[in-house]
Amino acid sequence: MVISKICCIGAGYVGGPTCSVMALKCPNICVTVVDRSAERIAQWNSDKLPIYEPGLDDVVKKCRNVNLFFSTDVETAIREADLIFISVNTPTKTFGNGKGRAADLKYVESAARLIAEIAQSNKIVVEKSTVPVRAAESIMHILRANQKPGIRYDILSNPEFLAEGTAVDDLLHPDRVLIGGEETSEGHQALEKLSWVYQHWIPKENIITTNTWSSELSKLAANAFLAQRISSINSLSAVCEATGADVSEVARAVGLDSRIGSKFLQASVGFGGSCFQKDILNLVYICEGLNLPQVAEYWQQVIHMNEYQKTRFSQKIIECLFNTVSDKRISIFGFAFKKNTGDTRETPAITVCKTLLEEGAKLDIYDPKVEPEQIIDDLTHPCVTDSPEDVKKAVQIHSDPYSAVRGTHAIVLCTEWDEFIGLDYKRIFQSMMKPAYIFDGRKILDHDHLQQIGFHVQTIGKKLNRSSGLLRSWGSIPQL
Ligand SMILES: NC(=O)C1=CN([C@@H]2O[C@H](COP(=O)(O)OP(=O)(O)OC[C@H]3O[C@@H](n4cnc5c(N)ncnc54)[C@H](O)[C@@H]3O)[C@@H](O)[C@H]2O)C=CC1
Ligand SMILES: O=C(O)[C@H]1O[C@H](OP(=O)(O)OP(=O)(O)OC[C@H]2O[C@@H](n3ccc(=O)[nH]c3=O)[C@H](O)[C@@H]2O)[C@H](O)[C@@H](O)[C@@H]1O
Repeated sequence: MVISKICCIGAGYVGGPTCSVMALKCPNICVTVVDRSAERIAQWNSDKLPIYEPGLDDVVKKCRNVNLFFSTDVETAIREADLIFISVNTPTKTFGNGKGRAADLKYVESAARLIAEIAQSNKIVVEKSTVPVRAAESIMHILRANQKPGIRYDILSNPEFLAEGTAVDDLLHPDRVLIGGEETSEGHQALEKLSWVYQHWIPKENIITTNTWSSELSKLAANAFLAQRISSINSLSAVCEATGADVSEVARAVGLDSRIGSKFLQASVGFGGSCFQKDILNLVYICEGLNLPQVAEYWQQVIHMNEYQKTRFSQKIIECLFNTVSDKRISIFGFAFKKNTGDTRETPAITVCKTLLEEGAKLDIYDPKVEPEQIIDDLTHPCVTDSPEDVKKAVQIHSDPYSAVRGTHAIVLCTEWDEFIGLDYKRIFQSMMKPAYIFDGRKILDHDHLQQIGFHVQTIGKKLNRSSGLLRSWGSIPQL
């Protein structure tokens, strides 16, 4: 086959790991990942990669400067490549038409324009970023309107399904690879070439092909379905707390139905991450544009439920702490949006911290992988506070969980890091104010053990017996 050089525009959470694994598995292909951020590229070329992802260091070390390159020289990489991945960010628009809902495609467009300007030979351009349905059409317009004589562009959609924290494994063993292309013989040939790249390590039957629009929509649909499951179980967690049912038992009983399946039924403080909310909002926006308000409303509810869950959990903390957290020290365990990543985009911890800060609490935050500057950046963002200096005074970041709990009234567990399970909670209990509370927003701790030590424990989707009698019970419903 003819693909010998690949360029990836965008060295982020997707571009970096995807191309690293591709380089590992395709030693005959030279893969160059480019980014306009010189800082990010310098990190990819250093010993401390810009993202924490289990197993990624080893893959990068094996291939970097062999057949994997990280560079800011976008032009050369585009010029030399046979195939170009566009893997830039597609955030929710923060202004103008579609503000707060539509995907902002300005980075995709600028990448397409750059390709159009620089390319001197045929290119297969692959949409790796998550985009609205028919975005490939816009890329095609830009490329073809600027086409130099004798140059041919083929556009493919190849959405990425990796999850952070398991990216390397997901890339090595994906459930499927999806490639969408034009239904023409040239489109088919381009599709076969990309398929050939993946076939270096993925069985052909796991590489599925569709038309371009189905591929684009499937990515939004997959994220919407996954998020919907979380919102569904989270909605039931409220019913459990009010009735005495246990959401873990319900999830198990429901998930054992092979038609339903057991994955993604872990009730939590709410889902976070850069994509679920963004992609559902995008889907909602598309539906509204297509004059399908009922469909839009249906998916919007998944987001509403997630907001409800985050708020519910935050309010529960305040109610249990005698309805006031003013000047109380509260420890936050975990700030990342899930374990095994240092990513904080849309993390539910931000909502929890915001609510507690607004109520006058002092926060002691510990996360094993999130950089302290990132936490301060997130909590001083204009969406969180209009007085960043006050936030800086109220927040202390710790590099060790035991120092984060000294003299605090409560621990709020926001991320399911494994290390939180094995901590010495007797020691922790001794160093805390009494009564000592734990709010387990991830349902990972041994609640019986904690209660035996003397903690007051609250969690999601289960009413625990020994919560303070003084308190209004959270989520209580009228007696039946
Ligand atoms: N983060 C994730 O786990 C997943 C993300 N996605 C999708 O993949 C896309 C990328 O996401 P992330 O990697 O998380 O974003 P990111 O923000 O980590 O990385 C994007 C990178 O693109 C660079 N960039 C933007 N415009 C550029 C240009 N014109 N030239 C050169 N570099 C440019 C930025 O500097 C940034 O480093 C998004 O559409 C996202 O929805 C899909 C699956 C998983
Ligand atoms: O498009 C994307 O960006 C990616 O979004 C998700 O991946 P990611 O957000 O990295 O992580 P998930 O494991 O899906 O978790 C998302 C959030 O849901 C939460 N979650 C997950 C599962 C669950 O049962 N309960 C639950 O609360 C997690 O803690 C986390 O906050 C999808 O799983 C990926 O397939 C997709 O490629």
